[in-house]
Amino acid sequence: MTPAARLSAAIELIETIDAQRVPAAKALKEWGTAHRFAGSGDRAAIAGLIWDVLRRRASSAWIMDADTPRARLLGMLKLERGMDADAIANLCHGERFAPEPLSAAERAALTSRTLDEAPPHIAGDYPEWLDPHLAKVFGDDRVAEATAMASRAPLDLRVNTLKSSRDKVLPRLLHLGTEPTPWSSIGLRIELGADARNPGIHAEEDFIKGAIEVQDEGSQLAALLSGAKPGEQVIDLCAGAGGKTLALAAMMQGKGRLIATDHDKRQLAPIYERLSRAGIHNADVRAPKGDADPLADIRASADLVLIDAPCTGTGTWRRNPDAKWRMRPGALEVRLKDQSEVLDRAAALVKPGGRIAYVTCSVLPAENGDQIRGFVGRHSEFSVVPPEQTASVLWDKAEAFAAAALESPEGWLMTPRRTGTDGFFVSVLKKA
Ligand SMILES: C[S@@+](CC[C@H](N)C(=O)[O-])C[C@H]1O[C@@H](n2cnc3c(N)ncnc32)[C@H](O)[C@@H]1O
Repeated sequence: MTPAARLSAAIELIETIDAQRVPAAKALKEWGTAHRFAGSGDRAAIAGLIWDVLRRRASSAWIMDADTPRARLLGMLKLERGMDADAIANLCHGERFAPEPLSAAERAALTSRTLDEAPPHIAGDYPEWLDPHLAKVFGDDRVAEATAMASRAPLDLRVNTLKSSRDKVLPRLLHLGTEPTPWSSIGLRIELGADARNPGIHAEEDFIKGAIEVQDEGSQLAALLSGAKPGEQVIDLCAGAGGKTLALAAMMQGKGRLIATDHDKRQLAPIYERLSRAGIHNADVRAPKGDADPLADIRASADLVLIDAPCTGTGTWRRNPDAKWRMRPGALEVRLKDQSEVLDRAAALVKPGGRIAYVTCSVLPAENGDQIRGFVGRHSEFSVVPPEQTASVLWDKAEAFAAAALESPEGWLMTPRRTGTDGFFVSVLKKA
């Protein structure tokens, strides 16, 4: 397919997504099945266009002064891809599957309209109801923060130190354009272009042998900031597919006891194979069975309980721009209730002198600092460990990290704009 024909296909797909209200990923899959002539390069490029339109959905419509699939695509080409009206007109020539030529109004909009007068939720591309939440955490920076949260994310890897080291793995992955991540000493990063195909990391020998895992650097840092140590008893209370469990196990160097559980046993399904591939032998996965508490035998004995809390995932919008527009206030309310329940549950598992590391991949204060203040109000035996103390685990990067991340009395907030990671909040609490 020509680049122009890909644009036409993208417009058609956005019409389908709008009309049928289906998730973009599903629409893309169905389009691929129905258009077998399209090669993998075409499919990747069209998917890139769809995701970029979703990233800049509100601002693209604003800049074009029209909210149609075609307008959003044209606006995105200007805002996200940096193309000017002439470059866009060269693709929209109306011949052989190309989109129709630009109208005078479209050319005028592409040439002269800006986001200067747009309200923050339009310029920053987020649902309007979230504006007070983002204003509370970012103030006047919310458009810049949200714009970074709308940008494309790299693919980050964590080197499994139980099996290898970054120095050994990096040269073997140079063909993918791999570089070290800025903060995590065990992180690797692959920048992905707009038309990028999946780099096929799962087929790399290092992945197959368990030397690397896919994990955003923010998630790696969240695990590191928990301060898990060899020999400790550590509980990963919301282990899900095990991303944090694997990182904790490597920090513990195979020594001590690591218990992974989740209230939904289906979420735990991938963890068994991941633990085995990573060569982890000190982890005990406890899937819930009926109403029985899988941690019934544990009373105030854990050195560390990590809560990778169920949250709205606003910090991961750059990886899933579709989810951002589907988010509703009711979903936030449900998450807030889950978070305070899981925090209360953790309180009883920690031994005196032990700690809770509370992590979300959200930037909303209601899920972060507000939750921590509520928890400390209910459990006076817990106090927040000063964030600068927790950052000391980053050694020579601690000072720069402290300057980059957003610090509050309750913990650290990482954001795409500040730390180049997904948005992550981390608070460490110590029990008296
Ligand atoms: C952010 S995800 C976990 C991701 C995982 N830790 C990782 O790094 O791959 C949150 C998890 O919390 C679980 N969860 C939700 N409510 C819970 C509760 N009350 N107790 C324990 N787990 C809960 C969900 O099933 C989900 O798997």
